[in-house]
Amino acid sequence: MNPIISLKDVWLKYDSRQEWTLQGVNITIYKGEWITIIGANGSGKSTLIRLMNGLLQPSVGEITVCGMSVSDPNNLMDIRQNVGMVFQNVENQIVGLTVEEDTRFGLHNIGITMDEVENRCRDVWELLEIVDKKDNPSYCLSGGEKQKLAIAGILVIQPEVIIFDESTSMLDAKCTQQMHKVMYELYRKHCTIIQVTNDVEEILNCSRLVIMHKGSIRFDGPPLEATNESSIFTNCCLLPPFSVRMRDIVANCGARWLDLVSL
Ligand SMILES: Nc1ncnc2c1ncn2[C@@H]1O[C@H](COP(=O)(O)OP(=O)(O)OP(=O)(O)O)[C@@H](O)[C@H]1O
Repeated sequence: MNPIISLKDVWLKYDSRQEWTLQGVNITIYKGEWITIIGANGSGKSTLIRLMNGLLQPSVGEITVCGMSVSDPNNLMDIRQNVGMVFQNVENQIVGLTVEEDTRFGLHNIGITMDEVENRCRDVWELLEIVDKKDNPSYCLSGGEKQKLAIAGILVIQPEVIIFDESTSMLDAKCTQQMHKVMYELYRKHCTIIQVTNDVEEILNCSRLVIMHKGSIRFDGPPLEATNESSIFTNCCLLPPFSVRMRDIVANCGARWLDLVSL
């Protein structure tokens, strides 16, 4: 498998701070993975993903994206075409006056035909279930619809990797579920997904879980491996998912979990 993003012994210190924010991070991400990154507030999740599309540069270490070094300024345009980022605050990402105008915005000057522009827009509107909103003014959309529009603007560019930075934190349960459905569809189509979340319940969807604590990676593996050992979460100041907490409570009360789940 070819690595799509690779960080080798990456350290980062913000100019205004004494201490290291990231400390010796090593991670290789492969095409088609769905990675969920969790960690307590301030553990370094946003810093880590901003390094992955060149928004930040490491103080020490090497980062390559699709074989290109992020340290070479000549690569940054290409890297950002390959790694799309959906931020928590989507207001700043919406630039077009209508849904249609905003979706098309990133397609100017990338050398594709008008037919291709139409096709790509229609495909993402259908995937996100916003075809009927295409003529609506973007400022009149609900929070969830704005989130979808921000995602549409990234999807039409067809990046290799999409990073969702706490993109569901402002959504209600129904919109969150829709967002998971979209992520799953993208994953099925072999897009590489990196999702940052503070909601531990969201980890069960992914193919690989990364847990950050105090600027370093403390767990990197299948989510089920983490849920087998709840101290992996508690050692990183996180509550384990609800199902894991229930299992542990039942086990501590002397009942056998397997007996209960087979009821
Ligand atoms: N631009 C900056 N300048 C100085 N310090 C920063 C900057 N951005 C983040 N930090 C600090 O770096 C640390 C890690 O922040 P980061 O945003 O990466 O954590 P996080 O895990 O994403 O947190 P949260 O879950 O609260 O969003 C925090 O202590 C934060 O205060």
